[in-house]
Amino acid sequence: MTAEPLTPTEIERRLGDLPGWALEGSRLTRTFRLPSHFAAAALTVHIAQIQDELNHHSELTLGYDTVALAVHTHDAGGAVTEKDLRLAARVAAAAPAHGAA
Ligand SMILES: C[C@H](O)[C@H](O)[C@H]1CNC2=NC(N)=NC(=O)C2=N1
Repeated sequence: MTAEPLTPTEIERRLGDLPGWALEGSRLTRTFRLPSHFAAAALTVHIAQIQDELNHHSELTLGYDTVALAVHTHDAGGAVTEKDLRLAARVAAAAPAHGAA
């Protein structure tokens, strides 16, 4: 799949379908809050599984009861591409089952 940089306007439009996600610099970011540290750790493992499946990987940070992601596409010079939005959508769909808000 080609990874074309998306324009900031297009990214902001698409973020309308991804509540809580933001464009910070040239990365899509999101921080989830979880009911416990163990729930947060479980979410990171679930995200790792999704990332391997998509062959697209965020910077993924486990806190005490938080999980933070920042993602961009190295193959597109560090821009945000369709691959990042696809990963964000998969993570957004998986997170609620872990109690994420
Ligand atoms: C060879 C392989 O496709 C790559 O290195 C993948 C793996 N995961 C990746 N993850 C992210 N975030 N950006 C990439 O460009 C990328 N490239």
